[in-house]
Amino acid sequence: SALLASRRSSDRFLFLFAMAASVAVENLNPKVLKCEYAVRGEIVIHAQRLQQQLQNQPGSLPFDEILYCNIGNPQSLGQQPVTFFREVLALCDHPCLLEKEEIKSLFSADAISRAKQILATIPGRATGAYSHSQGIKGLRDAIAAGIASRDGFPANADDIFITDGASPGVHLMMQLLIRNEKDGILCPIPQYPLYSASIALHGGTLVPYYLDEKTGWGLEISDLKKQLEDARSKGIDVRALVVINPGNPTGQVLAEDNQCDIVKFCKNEGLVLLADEVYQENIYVDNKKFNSFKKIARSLGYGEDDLPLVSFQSVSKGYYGECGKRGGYMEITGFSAPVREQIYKIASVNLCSNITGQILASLVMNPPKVGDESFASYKAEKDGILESLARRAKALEDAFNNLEGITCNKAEGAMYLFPQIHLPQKAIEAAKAAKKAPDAFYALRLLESTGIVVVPGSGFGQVPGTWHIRCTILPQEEKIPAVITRFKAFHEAFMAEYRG
Ligand SMILES: Cc1ncc(COP(=O)(O)O)c(CN[C@@H]2CONC2=O)c1O
Repeated sequence: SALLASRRSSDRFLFLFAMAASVAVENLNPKVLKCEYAVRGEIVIHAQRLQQQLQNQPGSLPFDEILYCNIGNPQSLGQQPVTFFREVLALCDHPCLLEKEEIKSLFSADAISRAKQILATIPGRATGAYSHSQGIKGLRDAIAAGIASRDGFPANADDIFITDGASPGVHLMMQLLIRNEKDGILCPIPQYPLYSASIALHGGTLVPYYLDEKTGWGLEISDLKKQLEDARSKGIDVRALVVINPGNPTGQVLAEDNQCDIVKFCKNEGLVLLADEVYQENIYVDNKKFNSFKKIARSLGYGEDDLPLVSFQSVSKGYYGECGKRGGYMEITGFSAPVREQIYKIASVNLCSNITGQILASLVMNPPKVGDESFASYKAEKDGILESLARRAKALEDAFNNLEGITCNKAEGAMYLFPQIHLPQKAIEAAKAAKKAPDAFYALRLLESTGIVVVPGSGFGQVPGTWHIRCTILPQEEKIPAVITRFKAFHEAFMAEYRG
C-alpha cells in the first residue's frame, strides 16, 4: 500500500507538472506579452517591495515613507470625496434610510430629493440589479442633459454608454475598430499608455504623432498629416485619431483653433475622433478653458453625418477623484445604426457597468446648482480642491525648473508634470550598463534615495534621445515642500555623481 501511495503521489506530481507546463509565458497570447502599462510597472512594483521592507524593518531605508507620485489616484493621497455625491450614493444604496424621520438631520434636503429622483429611474429601485447595457436610462438622460448644458448643443441619452471608468470604453472602441495589424490608430506621443496597451492587446498598430515640447506640447496638423500619409504609404489603414485634452502626461490644454483644425482633419481624412476628456474639470490656467470636441464639431456645423466622434469622460479625475468607484461614459455620435448595434452588442456581453459608477457619472455631470441647499458646501469643496491642485502644480513646476538639467512645461491642466531630465552622458552609459532606459534608471535611483515614485517618460513615449519623468501633483499640499526638498537633494547628488 505504501508503494501504491508513492506511485500515486509521483503520478500526481507528474500530472501536475505536465499541467503546469501546459500554461507557460511561452504559450500565452502574444498580444498580452506585447502589452505594456508603465503607470503600474517595474518602478511601482519595486516601490511596493520597499514599502513592505519599511513595514518589516522600520529605519532600514533612507526615508520613512513611500510617496506614490506615479498614478492619478487623488483619494489614495488624502483627497476627500465630495459630500453631496457620497450622500446621494449612500441613500441610493440603502433606500430604507429615506423612510426614517432622523434622515433629515443627517443628509441635506437636496441629496435626499436627488436620491429619490434617481431611485425612481431604477427599475424596482434596485441598485443591486443588472441595468440596461448602456446604463440606466434615467441616468443617461441626466448625463445627456449635463453634456447639453456644458456645450450648448443637444445630447441624446441613446448616444451614451455608461462604463466602469473610461478605460473599458477605450478598449471597446479599439476592439470595434481594429481588425488586424494593418489597422492603425493615430496616438499622441507622449501618450497615456492605456492607448498603446489597448492597441497592442487588440493586435493593431499605433501610429504616433509627436506633441511639440518646445511649444508647450502643441499638436501640429502638419505632423498629423505627415504621420498619416507615412502610415498609409506602408499599407496601414488608419482608422482613428486619439486626442487627450487636457493631456496626460503632458498637461497641456488645446487651444480652440487647434481643436477646430483637428476636427476638420478627421472629417477630411475619414478618421474616427476618439476624444479623451477625462480631465475636463482640471484646468489651472486662466488663459485656457475646456471645450469638448463635441462642442467644437457642432460649432463648425458638423452633424451626425459628418464626423464619427467618441467622447470619453470619467469620475476618476476632476475634483471628484472617485477612481475606485469605476464610473464614466462614452458618448458616441456620427455612427450608422448598424455600427451602433455592434457597439451595443459588445457592451451587452458585459451585461452592464456597476450601478454606483453609473449614479456617480450622472452626478458629476449634474452637480448641485445655485439655490440648492448643498450648493455652497459643494462649491467650497470643489473650488478648494481645484485651487489646491493649481498651487501644487505651480510649486512643482517651479521646483523642477529651478534645478540644473531639468526643464518643465507648465501643467495647464490634468494632474501631472512631465519634466525633461537632461541626463549627462555618463548617466546614460550607467543606465545602459544596468540594462535600463536612462529615465527608468533615474526613476529607480530617485525611488531608492527618496521613496518618491514617478513613472519614466519611456513609459509614455517621447522624442528619441529625450528623457522625462511623469510626476503627479497629488501629494497633499502640506507634503509638497518635503517632496521638493527630497527631490532637489537627490537630483543634485545624482547630477554631481554623473557630471561629465
Ligand atoms: C487620459 C486618461 N484616460 C483614461 C483614463 C482611465 O481612467 P478610468 O478608467 O479610471 O476612468 C486615465 C486614467 N489615468 C491614469 C490612472 O492614474 N494615472 C493615470 O495616468 C487617463 O489618464
